[in-house]
Amino acid sequence: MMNYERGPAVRVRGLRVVRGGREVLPGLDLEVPRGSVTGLLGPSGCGKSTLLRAVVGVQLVAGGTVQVLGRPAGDPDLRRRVAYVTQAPSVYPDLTVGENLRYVAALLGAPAGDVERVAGEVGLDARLDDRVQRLSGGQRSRVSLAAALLGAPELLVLDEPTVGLDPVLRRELWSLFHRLAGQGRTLLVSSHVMDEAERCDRLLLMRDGRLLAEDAPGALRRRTGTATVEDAFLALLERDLAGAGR
Ligand SMILES: Nc1ncnc2c1ncn2[C@@H]1O[C@H](COP(=O)(O)OP(=O)(O)OP(=O)(O)O)[C@@H](O)[C@H]1O
Repeated sequence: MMNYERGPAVRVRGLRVVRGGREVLPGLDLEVPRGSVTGLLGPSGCGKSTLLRAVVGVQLVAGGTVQVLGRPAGDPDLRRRVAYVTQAPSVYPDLTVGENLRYVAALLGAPAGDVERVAGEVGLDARLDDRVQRLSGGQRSRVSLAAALLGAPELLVLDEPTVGLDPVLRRELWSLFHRLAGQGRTLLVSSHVMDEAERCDRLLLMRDGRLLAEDAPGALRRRTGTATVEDAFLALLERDLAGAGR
């Protein structure tokens, strides 16, 4: 197992994905370092979810390679090491929060006590006996996130995990992401929200299936002479459009 520990958590080379007859990712290269929070940002439809799906091994790819924790994406060895939370809450509405989490824990062979731990981490410890159908949208998405934390995966792939959450909860979740990264775990988090980008260790900025930048927020701001990541992103978009002669 030793050699699995070296290198980035995710290495993408020449990734090509075609969806609905359209080249959604024409040839992407990127890396996600271990033990960090990497934000994936870009306009709606630019290919963020498609990239995340390729990382967890559920996307049909037309070319290139995706290595995850030293293994090919989707490798059975990664089943317990990688967790994925999609935009749609993936929990049973007619079960309680506790029943949902115990069910996933049993599937993963997660240790006893893990259910209470993850419920506490997402601030749902008081709701363990509530049926999911009685929860708000934000609470439901936190149940999905709690399920992803079961068994302590090394890589968490989160597709817009803070949609529908109020600012206090969003801040709490970002603190949780950084605590997890501090434990050596890797988080790859997509977002639409630019103030969340400021909280990432590193950013992948995408446009039309291509990477515009791969850098720390501070470095991006300095490089573009802007005060916020949002302005940096807009500056990079303008340069890209000018460069493309459009
Ligand atoms: N099931 C599908 N079949 C065909 N094309 C698809 C399918 N899902 C997505 N696409 C197309 O692939 C492109 C990238 O979609 P993707 O969902 O990866 O974007 P995104 O950046 O995650 O968008 P958003 O931020 O709105 O979730 C879009 O042009 C979309 O229309």
